[in-house]
Amino acid sequence: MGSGQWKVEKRSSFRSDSFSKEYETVPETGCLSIIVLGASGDLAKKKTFPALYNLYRRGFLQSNEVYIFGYARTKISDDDLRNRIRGDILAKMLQSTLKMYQQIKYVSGSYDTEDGFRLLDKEISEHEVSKNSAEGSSRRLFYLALPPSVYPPVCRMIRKCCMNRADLGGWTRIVIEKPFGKDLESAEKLSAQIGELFEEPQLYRIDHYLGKELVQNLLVLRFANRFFLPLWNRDNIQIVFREDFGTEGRGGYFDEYGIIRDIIQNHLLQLCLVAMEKPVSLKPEHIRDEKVKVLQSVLPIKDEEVVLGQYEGYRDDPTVPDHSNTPTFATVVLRIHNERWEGVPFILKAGKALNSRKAEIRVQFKDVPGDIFKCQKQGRNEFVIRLQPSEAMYMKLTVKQPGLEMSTVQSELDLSYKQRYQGVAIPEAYERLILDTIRGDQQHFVRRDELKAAWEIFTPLLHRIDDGEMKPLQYQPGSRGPVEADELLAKAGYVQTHGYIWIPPTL
Ligand SMILES: NC(=O)C1=CN([C@@H]2O[C@H](COP(=O)(O)OP(=O)(O)OC[C@H]3O[C@@H](n4cnc5c(N)ncnc54)[C@H](OP(=O)(O)O)[C@@H]3O)[C@@H](O)[C@H]2O)C=CC1
Ligand SMILES: O=C1O[C@H](COP(=O)(O)O)[C@@H](O)[C@H](O)[C@H]1O
Repeated sequence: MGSGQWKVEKRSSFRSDSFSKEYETVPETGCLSIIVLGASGDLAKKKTFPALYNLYRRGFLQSNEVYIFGYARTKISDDDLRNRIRGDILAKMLQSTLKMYQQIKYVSGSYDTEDGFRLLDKEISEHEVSKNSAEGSSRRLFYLALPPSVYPPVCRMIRKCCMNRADLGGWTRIVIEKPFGKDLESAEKLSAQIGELFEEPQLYRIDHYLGKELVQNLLVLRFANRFFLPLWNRDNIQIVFREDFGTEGRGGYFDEYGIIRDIIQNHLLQLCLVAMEKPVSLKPEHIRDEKVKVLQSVLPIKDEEVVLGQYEGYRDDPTVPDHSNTPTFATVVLRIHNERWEGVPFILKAGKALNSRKAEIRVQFKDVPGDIFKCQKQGRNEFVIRLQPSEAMYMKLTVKQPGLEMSTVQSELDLSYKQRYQGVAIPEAYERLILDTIRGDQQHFVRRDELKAAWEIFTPLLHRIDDGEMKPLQYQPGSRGPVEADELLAKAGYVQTHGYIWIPPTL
């Protein structure tokens, strides 16, 4: 591929410093086609179309510029697709959204032959012509809401039949959903196949955790606040994902992947934003360089620092094999071999069918040396960043119990978003990430070398599980997971706080 061909992509990297003035002011105009491949599927219905709807409603997609195309094999009409989307999106449709529905077109075709993609290209071109868009100035965003097995043929077809000429400021971008492979080898193979067709600036590997409000806040929090700087190198860090429901009809998919591939290798590892060094600037490449560096510093995982679980009843799902060895729960301790993090355990924990739904980052500090208040029993200082539910950041600390006595109590400095930012609607992760794609900002997307580094960490462990060398322990649905996981946490130095009850702030 000639390097001069992607003029526009180069311009976007200049713009993609998210906080720069240029970014704010360079307009992205011109006809925009958003093509959702796999439009008949679950993700498209649950996430992609609602995100597009919200962007439209908030004015980020202009009716005079945007047209939305659905593509899949299922034979349905434009109206069928509109009704499917409408069913899920809001019964309370506003006048403005009706307009959006007129701008949705469905094309049916297969994923590996040219006919359907030629037809799709014809429809997109007709729309571009109707908008008087000069050839080469239009923008085409292909969103692959599809099983990864069809990414290579679909990318080949797009490359062959649906590319936009980029010589007048237009572009073609591809959004790919996880899972990006099943291990290092398959991920590298997939990357190579797609990499032959598209250059890295055209590829947006989406990990929706990177679109969550508090994940986006991590860099600001860490590098714009002086008082965190000296503290950010201890004492143990837990990154936790819990769901209070099981695989719910996705057992077939899940059993092929398991909790490490489904959640830990991607979503939780993205939170390496917590561990990376300060980037040179906010340019996406500078940030992604630092993420790669920290991932490459992770030492091989030791079997004794892993606890796997499978909830009782998981195998009752008819799509799950009777003797499945797939973990639905895992606690894994990562060790980062660099100056900042030597000796600090990073505990990644994820599980389905647990006692609550929560995702958070928890930094725990060791006991105060020479404590004159004898207050360790009340719990250690902790700084918690809660991604969901109810976004919040809070610091658990020891204070004097109000009153005449000199006694101590554990309390918190609390920044609960609902209370502090009343009336502010926090956008859905997918909305933000689709908008970033349109703007050409790759900061919150996974770069190819980052993906490789992530798979390098987990592949040996995954192969041992796949080969049956490591077995998940059974746990009760609705519990905390296997008790052995709590024992591992304790061994890693985490001290659980007992008796502390967080009281949600009221107005
Ligand atoms: N669903 C979710 O909550 C999430 C999904 N993802 C990822 O997003 C992508 C899409 O997920 P999801 O929508 O759930 O997937 P679906 O299983 O619903 O598949 C999407 C569409 O792809 C087509 N399809 C399904 N199976 C095959 C196949 N074997 N070969 C060719 N085409 C097929 C079907 O369309 P048709 O038959 O009409 O062509 C289907 O409607 C996946 O990569 C998934 O891992 C990521 C995060 C969450
Ligand atoms: O990617 C996935 O994420 C969801 C959890 O997403 P969240 O935004 O609701 O936290 C998880 O349920 C699913 O198994 C996984 O594939």
